Amino acid sequence: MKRLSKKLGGNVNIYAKREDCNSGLAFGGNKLRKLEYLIPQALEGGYDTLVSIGGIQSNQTRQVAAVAAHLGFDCVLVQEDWVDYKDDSYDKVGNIQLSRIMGADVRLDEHKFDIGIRESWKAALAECESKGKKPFPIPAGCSEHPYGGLGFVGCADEIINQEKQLGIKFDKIVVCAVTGSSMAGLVIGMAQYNRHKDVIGIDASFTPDKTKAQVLKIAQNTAKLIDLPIELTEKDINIDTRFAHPAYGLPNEGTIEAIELCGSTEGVLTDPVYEGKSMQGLIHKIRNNEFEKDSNVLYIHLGGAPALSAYSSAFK
Ligand SMILES: Cc1ncc(COP(=O)(O)O)c(CNC2(C(=O)O)CC2)c1O
Repeated sequence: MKRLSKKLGGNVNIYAKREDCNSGLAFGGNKLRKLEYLIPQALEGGYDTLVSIGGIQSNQTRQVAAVAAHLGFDCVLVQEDWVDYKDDSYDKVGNIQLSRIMGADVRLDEHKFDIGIRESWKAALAECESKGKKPFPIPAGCSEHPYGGLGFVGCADEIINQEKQLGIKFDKIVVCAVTGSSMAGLVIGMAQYNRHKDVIGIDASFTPDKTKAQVLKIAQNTAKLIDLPIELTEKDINIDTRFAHPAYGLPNEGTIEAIELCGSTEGVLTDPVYEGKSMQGLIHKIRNNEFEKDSNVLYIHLGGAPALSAYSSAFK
């Protein structure tokens, strides 16, 4: 990201890994990398309906809807009231509009934000079963699924290969964290090369203790799945909590500035819920000399731009 790097003083070389461009399915995103490890179970197990959950502008549910449409599953999506944002069209545009277009059965629910297992989601699963369907359970962000971290172990392996191709080494890796399996997978993936401490999470949940605990739990489980003999503790999970305010899903001034700065210097779009906050963290850390001079910092872009249209009033 040469122009953004220069705009920020030229002391840090910013690179981007583009999970937002990782698939032709409905604008891509980090969940598709995770679903690659979950969906084989649904196919082999004769399931007929994918059931997932998120907020009204969830990228998770949009990506599950896309996979369901592409593979011929039915799809039930529980969209809870996670964000108190009052754009009139908030529940009509962006991700939820796309999920409806792709044929998902989208159900609005009044429960508020939480990254854990939700009663509303369990009720949707039970209802599918009561109708004789065989629903495949996909929790928020895929993160509480035992295989939720595996996709980003693969992402770490790709990064190592790309370093070799580029002839460089990334000193730090910056990634957004909410339900935690993206960061957890990267931590374990990089731990294979004894580089897990290079991963810096930027919290966008505004419930950082829950997110940090969930990242650690997923990382420990994922290490076991890949037979990596490593004992991680909380201190191995480096999450910066300075940018998630005022709440999950609500941008702050720095978020909007980051989205516009990245957009206007690189033509790369980030969103007010997730990547705008991780980009805000990256920019803040560079401006405050929190990275070594001349270091190479890899920004993991996990997607999210489709939600921008739901936040039109957040921009001038
Ligand atoms: C664009 C984008 N960037 C980062 C994240 C955070 O990833 P993790 O949940 O793996 O920590 C999300 C998640 N989104 C959730 C959703 O419902 O969309 C799971 C919360 C994301 O969509």
